[in-house]
Amino acid sequence: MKPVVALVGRPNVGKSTLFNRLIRDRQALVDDMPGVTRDRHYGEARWDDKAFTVIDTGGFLTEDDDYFAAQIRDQLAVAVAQASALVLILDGRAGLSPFDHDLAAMLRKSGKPVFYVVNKIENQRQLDDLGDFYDLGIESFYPVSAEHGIGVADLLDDLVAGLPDAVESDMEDNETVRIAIVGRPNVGKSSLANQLFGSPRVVVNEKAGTTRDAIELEVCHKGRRFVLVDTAGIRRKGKVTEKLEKFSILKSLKSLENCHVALILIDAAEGITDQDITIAGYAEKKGCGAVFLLNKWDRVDKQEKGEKAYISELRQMAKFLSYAPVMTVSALTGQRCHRILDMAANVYEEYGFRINTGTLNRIIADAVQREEPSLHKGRRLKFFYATQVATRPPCFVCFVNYPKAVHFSYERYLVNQLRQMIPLNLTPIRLYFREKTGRMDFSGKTRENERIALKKERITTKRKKERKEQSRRKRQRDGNTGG
Ligand SMILES: Nc1nc2c(ncn2[C@@H]2O[C@H](COP(=O)(O)OP(=O)(O)OP(=O)(O)O)[C@@H](O)[C@H]2O)c(=O)[nH]1
Ligand SMILES: Nc1nc2c(ncn2[C@@H]2O[C@H](COP(=O)(O)OP(=O)(O)OP(=O)(O)O)[C@@H](O)[C@H]2O)c(=O)[nH]1
Repeated sequence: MKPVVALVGRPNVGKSTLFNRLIRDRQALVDDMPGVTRDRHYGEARWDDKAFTVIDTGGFLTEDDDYFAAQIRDQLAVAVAQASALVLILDGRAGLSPFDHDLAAMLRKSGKPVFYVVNKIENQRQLDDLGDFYDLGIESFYPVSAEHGIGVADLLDDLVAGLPDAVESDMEDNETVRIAIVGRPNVGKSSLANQLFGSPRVVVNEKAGTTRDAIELEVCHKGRRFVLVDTAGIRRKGKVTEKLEKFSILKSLKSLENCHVALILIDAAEGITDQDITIAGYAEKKGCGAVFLLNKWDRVDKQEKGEKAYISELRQMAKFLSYAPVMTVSALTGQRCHRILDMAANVYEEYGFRINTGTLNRIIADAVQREEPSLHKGRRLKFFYATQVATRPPCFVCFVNYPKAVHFSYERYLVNQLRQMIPLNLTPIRLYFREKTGRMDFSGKTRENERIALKKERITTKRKKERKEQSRRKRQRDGNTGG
């Protein structure tokens, strides 16, 4: 576990900008609109060989009637409680606000070291004008420009000097499963993230589009580390006008790209919509593992339509994701939520599966023998050998004489054979065909023949190499004697 540094400050002071500078990434969403940082963001930073986690706390709104205020305040308390050091960011251009006094008082009460940062200072005149900030009752502060990086090094020197060292935990040794939570607006993505984490870390709101930005959360479940990326709802392209929303969709798609397993949430109470299927299609395209979660199950009238009917409708609509398991859950009541990470771990195991070449070739050879592919322009389609070229997802290449002649239905037959024989039921798998012109045809041959054929080819290649080397030496010798 690394020590945590929390960035705190009222909206628009530059928390996200500083956060990005510390983690050297465009992860947090920076915008002029106050309150853009609606939630905490986590990122990893390093300075002077000291690694620490930075939390960008949500914009802390002053208006009490704002729906978000109370929840974000709670989150701020959680962030402060987790942190080893606190950084209060003040706006050097806007000056002090009464709210800064409240925040400073609150942070001081925590008893943790507080670093006061006056941001947006880019010239001497601005620097000379900062006397008012001592009204906070502080002895010193760090004038910086988060945008241009001025003064940040001095802040970091002092900040890391007081931080405890990272403690290695067993959890970090395990491979991390990256999970993306995707779905239409309002299907319950944030609620689910809260369920899986057991504390209210994500702002939940009735209004569609609350989750503006992707955030990363970590959880350890049965000794395995999961990183969850709570993504913004993926909207239909035509409907998106707002700049922010566009940014969010890009991030959602990106999070699918970086994830191992996508949890595709569907609001079962509303029914399965085309948009849900479109989102599922994104997951399929990205080649990640997927779990369908029929959420809001508590609100479904099971008399009218039961689990079986829902699942068969979903299977019908999303045939392309036949390998994705389906679960009925309630992110609100927590019903069956404790099984979601178990399921994700199962998917992940298969997603990273590696088979040895011998077994793979045996499976393919048997399959080809059992059901021969149809002729290609009167000639036999020959399967030479197969190999697994990648995992996540498992990816296989078959070398054949006419790759383009492999019919789609035959490809599907082979994929199904692999799924049954390995077995791989929960992960996408990819099968490619490449051209190979050679004599090593094992279709119809026994395993022993196959082994002999492989050996023969190895010997032939070795002999060729030796002969080449001999003639090279001979040429060299002849050259030497000649000269
Ligand atoms: N001139 C100047 N502008 C800055 C600096 N840091 C941030 N800004 C600008 O201040 C505005 C707000 O910055 P953010 O980083 O989004 O602020 P925030 O505190 O995360 O805002 P919320 O999301 O509302 O909480 C943006 O327009 C930034 O470009 C700085 O060092 N100098
Ligand atoms: N009854 C019921 N309500 C739920 C469930 N899950 C979420 N909700 C409610 O649905 C609404 C939306 O939930 P959120 O978690 O904010 O949904 P989201 O997908 O993150 O929404 P966006 O941020 O708009 O994309 C809230 O009122 C939740 O309380 C559930 O399982 N059952």
